[in-house]
Amino acid sequence: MKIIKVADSTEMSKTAGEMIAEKVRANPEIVLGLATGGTPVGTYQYLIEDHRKKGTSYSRVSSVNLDEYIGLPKTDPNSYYSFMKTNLFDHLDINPEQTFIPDGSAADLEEECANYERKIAALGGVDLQLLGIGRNGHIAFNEPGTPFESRTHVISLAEDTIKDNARFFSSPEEVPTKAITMGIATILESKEIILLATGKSKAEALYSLVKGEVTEDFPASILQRHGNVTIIADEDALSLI
Ligand SMILES: N[C@@H]1[C@@H](O)[C@H](O)[C@@H](COP(=O)(O)O)O[C@@H]1O
Repeated sequence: MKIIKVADSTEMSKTAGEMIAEKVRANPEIVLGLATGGTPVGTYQYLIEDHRKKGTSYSRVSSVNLDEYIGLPKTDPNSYYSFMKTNLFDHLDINPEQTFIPDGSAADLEEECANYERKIAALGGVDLQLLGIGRNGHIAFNEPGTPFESRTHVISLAEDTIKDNARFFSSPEEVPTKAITMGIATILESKEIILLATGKSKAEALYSLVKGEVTEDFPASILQRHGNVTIIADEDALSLI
């Protein structure tokens, strides 16, 4: 794993944004795997600014998102569908029909999971996957205990995750308890992965990710077995390494 240590979240966003924009310019038909959460927001702002100033085009880019809450309509501001529109898609020239997010309102969720896998395969797989990390080691919404061979599936969110994500909602009771998430095997098939983290609250998670045992109890540890992972994190997040 390659580790890029930066001073703070501004520098992280610029470093990651530059890397992604460069890859989009080099391969205008790239398939991007995108993440939500607080961490990638600055990177998305960088991509928007770069699109405006340098004209990097997303007109032939496709994207697949990692996950979506179950039980929130798409129009809910906390759905990941709304998050992606507000924080990225509405500000780029990307074709909305080429942006894919699991449908957490699908009548048949199992079918939706299978469809999502088929979509990713039809796109030829993910070229570059952006990831954050949960304090408990989750990647996407793959909570501790999720099998490494899992593919897109429905998951019950861990208590810790509900608590951590409650800051985006008016109360913890409003946080959905279930989600659709790409599986760990799905994520590991991405050709390249960039993982972002900032702040002391992620320091233990980064330690386990880089130095810990590879175990399903800490899903992100499997990234040690992927051949092309770059971690971009600030000094606080890397303070235990
Ligand atoms: N499902 C998302 C993850 O994809 C994200 O990486 C993680 C960290 O979020 P944050 O960046 O807000 O710390 O939690 C969320 O629950």
